[in-house]
Amino acid sequence: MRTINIGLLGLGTVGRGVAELLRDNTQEMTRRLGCEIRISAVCSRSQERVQQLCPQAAWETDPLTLVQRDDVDVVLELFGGTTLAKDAVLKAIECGKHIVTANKKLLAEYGNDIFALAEKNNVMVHFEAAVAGGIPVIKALREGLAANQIQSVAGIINGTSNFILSEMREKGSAFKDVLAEAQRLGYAEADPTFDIEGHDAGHKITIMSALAFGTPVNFGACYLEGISQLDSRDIKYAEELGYRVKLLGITRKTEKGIELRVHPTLIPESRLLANVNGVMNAVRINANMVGETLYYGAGAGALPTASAVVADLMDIARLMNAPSQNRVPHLAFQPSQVKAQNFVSMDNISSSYYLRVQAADEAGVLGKIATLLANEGVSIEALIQKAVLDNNQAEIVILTHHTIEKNVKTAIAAIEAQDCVSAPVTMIRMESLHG
Ligand SMILES: NC(=O)C1=CN([C@@H]2O[C@H](COP(=O)(O)OP(=O)(O)OC[C@H]3O[C@@H](n4cnc5c(N)ncnc54)[C@H](OP(=O)(O)O)[C@@H]3O)[C@@H](O)[C@H]2O)C=CC1
Ligand SMILES: N[C@@H](CCO)C(=O)O
Repeated sequence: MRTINIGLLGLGTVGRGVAELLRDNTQEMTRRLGCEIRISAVCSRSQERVQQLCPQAAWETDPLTLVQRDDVDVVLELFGGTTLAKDAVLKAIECGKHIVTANKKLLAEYGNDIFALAEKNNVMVHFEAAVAGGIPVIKALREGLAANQIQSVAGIINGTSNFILSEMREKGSAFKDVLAEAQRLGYAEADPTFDIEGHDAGHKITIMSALAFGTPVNFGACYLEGISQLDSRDIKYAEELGYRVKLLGITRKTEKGIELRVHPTLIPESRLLANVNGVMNAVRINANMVGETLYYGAGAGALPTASAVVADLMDIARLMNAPSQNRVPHLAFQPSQVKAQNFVSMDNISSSYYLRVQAADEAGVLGKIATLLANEGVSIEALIQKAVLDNNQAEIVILTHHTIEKNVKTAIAAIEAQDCVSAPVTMIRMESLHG
């Protein structure tokens, strides 16, 4: 039976998951594949870990040596980061080795160079695990929905942030305690700032945007806002109004161009995405023929991620000897058809908004705020006055109808300039998830 030899870079959370999966599922996989996948060499700082998890594999300390080994057909990059990982991936491609990676940062920032080099060297780069952990959403975008024009993709695509938001809402836990638990469980990035400040979700939605709309990967065009500044009062008020706050990655094709953004978002509690909790991820894709489809599953963790990684290895094993024109293009569209398109600036996106204003609890204040919003054409859908704070202060929570973001920002600046307003206005975008 044919054997596909894997060179594994990194034996951390995901690397360990892959080793365990291959140990436990080899028989079933071989029945599906008709050939065997085996790890022939591992680059890790710990020889002991290699001996324990991959006893049959050779131990390498230099990734660039590993990728050049004759007994490595496919390089599995699970280092993370963009320094050594990038050098090793580019070197491997130059050596004609196929690549599987879970590294969304690497692809969001250097994907165009990596895919171009891969085309030139006739090798495949697979990256299912880079987006939404164990959910096969890359396969859905590249293959399952290939007959459609994609209109929008919106998803909960950072397990760590969703875990934090869920635990804060359900158990009232403190942000930093839940983050520590996410790190202990192996969900968080090596630098968890990437999770909580929206970068990781930005990397993932950038990759999906390119696949959906046939553009080069353009992380620089992605607006990023994480959950670290979220106030638990807003989570509570949103809930009272029938909404949940989720960190969403959104990309949408509009007449003005492509929207590409990550930010906390109010979602009506009746929508499926609003009920995705813990480390679970979900991606909603709207496409012109099939309509709405939703993909749900574990977004992080050793074994769910290993499931996606090994499925990629199996795909490569099947296609290794296929002529390159029979392979699915890296960015879903033929390389010559990948075209840059205009991205919409945040000032020009259209959304509805949650606003919280802290102001003096006096006659006429509500009217003044409503007038300042109306001056910018911002129409109010709902308005409630919340608990009176100390010093004769009140909190006014406003939901707006759809409007252009720059109008809301201008109105907010005018509101904050009023003497009766005593703190910066909180603004959270809302999504009905209908289009
Ligand atoms: N964790 C998850 O749930 C998911 C992670 N990913 C992605 O998968 C990749 C790996 O993540 P994860 O497994 O969590 O990360 P870890 O930090 O747990 O693992 C990375 C491993 O790479 C090793 N490594 C890094 N540099 C070197 C080097 N120079 N030589 C030898 N070994 C090295 C580290 O070794 P050492 O232990 O000695 O530092 C570590 O064991 C990342 O790109 C991440 O974004 C994707 C989806 C889910
Ligand atoms: N840190 C990432 C891992 C999965 O990509 C997350 O929490 O979603």
